[in-house]
Amino acid sequence: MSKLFRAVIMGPPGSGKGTISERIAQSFGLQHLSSGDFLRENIAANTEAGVLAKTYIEKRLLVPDHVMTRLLLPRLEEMTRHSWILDGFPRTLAQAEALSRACELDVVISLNIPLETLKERLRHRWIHPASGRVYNLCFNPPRMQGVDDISGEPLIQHEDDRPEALVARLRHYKDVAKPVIDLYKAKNILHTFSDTDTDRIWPHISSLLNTKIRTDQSSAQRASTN
Ligand SMILES: Nc1ncnc2c1ncn2[C@@H]1O[C@H](COP(=O)(O)OP(=O)(O)OP(=O)(O)O)[C@@H](O)[C@H]1O
Ligand SMILES: Nc1nc2c(ncn2[C@@H]2O[C@H](COP(=O)(O)OP(=O)(O)O)[C@@H](O)[C@H]2O)c(=O)[nH]1
Repeated sequence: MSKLFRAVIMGPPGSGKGTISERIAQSFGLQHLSSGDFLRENIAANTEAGVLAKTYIEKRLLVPDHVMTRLLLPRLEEMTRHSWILDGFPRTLAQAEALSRACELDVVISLNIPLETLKERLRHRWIHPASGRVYNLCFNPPRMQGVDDISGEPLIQHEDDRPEALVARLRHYKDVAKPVIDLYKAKNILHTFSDTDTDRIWPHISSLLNTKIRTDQSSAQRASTN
């Protein structure tokens, strides 16, 4: 039996976490778990945690750590048969510590993208709010302008994707993410990728995962034959 693979992807808004997670899910068969999508599902279903989370998201605040961990960790613990990549969690040191107590991560991918590139991408980011599907007018445009490919519903732009809002969001990301990055660096599982284009980063991520997933599977096989 092959060993399950656990990965986390981190990066500032617009760095390509969602886009790259989807590629990883398709190429390596990992489940893509997005904290934002999970929160939106809970909001749509009117769960107690969803109702509470909504009040923070509407004020553009992070959802408190205890709410996030109570929501996310049981979901991860259920996934005993699937390898996964986690996008959007952990965002804070308290979340990272809670995740470490629940499972052992194999790889953390950190995306380091220049500010000008982030601004340009977010200016052109359009979202289907109900599903979290993301488009970009230059990089991956919808088939029909302003309309989601699958549901046919209208796409929207987030207020805080405006270039004026980005600098503050980025500063906030850096402050909160720094101790998380330091923790993963100390555990020797952090891999940082810097470039302006997802298509140039992708081959490096793909070869990293090829090596890691293959190595893990062959050691699991050796253990099961011993
Ligand atoms: N791990 C988390 N901890 C706290 N709040 C979270 C977390 N993940 C998501 N949220 C909340 O849900 C909202 C939506 O999250 P989502 O990741 O979809 O979008 P985002 O914050 O705009 O990030 P990005 O632009 O990087 O995709 C966040 O703005 C935040 O309020
Ligand atoms: N022009 C361009 N846009 C990209 C690239 N990679 C991702 N995008 C777009 O940039 C935006 C941000 O990417 P997303 O995956 O949502 O980033 P996240 O906020 O980190 O999850 C989206 O509109 C993507 O379609 C790229 O290499 N070039």
